[in-house]
Amino acid sequence: KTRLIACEEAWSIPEVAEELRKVARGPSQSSDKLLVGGIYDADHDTTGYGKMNFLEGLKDVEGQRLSQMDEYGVDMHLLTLTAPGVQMFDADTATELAALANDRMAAICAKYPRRFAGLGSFAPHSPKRAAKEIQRVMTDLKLNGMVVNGHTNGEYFDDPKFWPIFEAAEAMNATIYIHPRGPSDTLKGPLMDYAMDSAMWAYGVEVGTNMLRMMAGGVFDHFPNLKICVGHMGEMVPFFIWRINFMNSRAQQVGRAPRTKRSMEEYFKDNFVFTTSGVEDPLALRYAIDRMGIENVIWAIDYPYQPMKPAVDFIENFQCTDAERHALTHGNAERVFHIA
Ligand SMILES: COc1cc(C(=O)O)cc(C(=O)O)c1
Ligand SMILES: [Mn+2]
Repeated sequence: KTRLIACEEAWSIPEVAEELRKVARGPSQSSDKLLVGGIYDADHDTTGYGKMNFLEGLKDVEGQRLSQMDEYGVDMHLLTLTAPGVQMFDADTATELAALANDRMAAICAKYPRRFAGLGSFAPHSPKRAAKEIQRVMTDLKLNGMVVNGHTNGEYFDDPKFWPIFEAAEAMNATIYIHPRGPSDTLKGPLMDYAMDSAMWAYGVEVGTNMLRMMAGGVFDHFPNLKICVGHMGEMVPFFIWRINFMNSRAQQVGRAPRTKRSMEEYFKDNFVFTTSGVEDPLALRYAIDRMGIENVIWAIDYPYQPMKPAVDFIENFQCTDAERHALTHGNAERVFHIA
């Protein structure tokens, strides 16, 4: 039996859940308020999220989660503080709660070193303190990388204000997982109907937009060794990479886009890896492997938002070589997230 390491596994703590409940009842106009209200303020739920009972699954580690992992043969969950993380809170509250969540996560990983690894959180709206937390997470807490959820207050990672974060992550050899959250105020417009505001569509648009801004904005010229992980089969980018590359190159030639040292395709191949979370489609996975390279593709469940068993069946039934299976199910994760 091959080792199964699932790499986008959501988790939360009561203090963050309580703070999100306050956001749900507060004045925020963020698109995330729908989901946050549904999950953390279920008695005012208009989304159905309350009925899906995600909050219990998020806070649980040693109960249902671990017993299902045992039942379905999942060796390890790489835990992430679930979206939108601490990014809807003011910078001070966000900095404090990220550190608290990181300490709690480290305790879980210390108690179950063969079953749980974890990605630390930080407050992007306090970049210098975020850089310090990245150092603490990677040296003192010995976690496996960092996670952040898309935009913060509508600002994207091509903005140099965030670059102390990338400097610290690159120096600490910490991969940053860019997880989705609802679209920023300027992006959300027509995305707010038909339940398109989150996992169905806007999440992919939100992360994809951030990724392209980073690549086209030259982030990886400044931080050539920075490694970014995204979920959901690469947030549509692998399927559009030819057109993205062609049109950005043309724009650079006519002076419409800034010149970059490498092409969009090279940045995506060299500086990104992506997981299969929430896309249990064998054709899409085969294309992604063949197009982007097997060393860049990592299996994930997206628990508790995706049920565990179908995600395990998906990867166990996927037609691939032994070498591909080794890479997909644990080899790539061990390399990218420093898992022993
Ligand atoms: C933070 O809340 C989430 C909700 C869902 C959903 O299935 O509705 C999916 C994800 C996800 O794809 O990570 C996250
Ligand atoms: Mn997820």
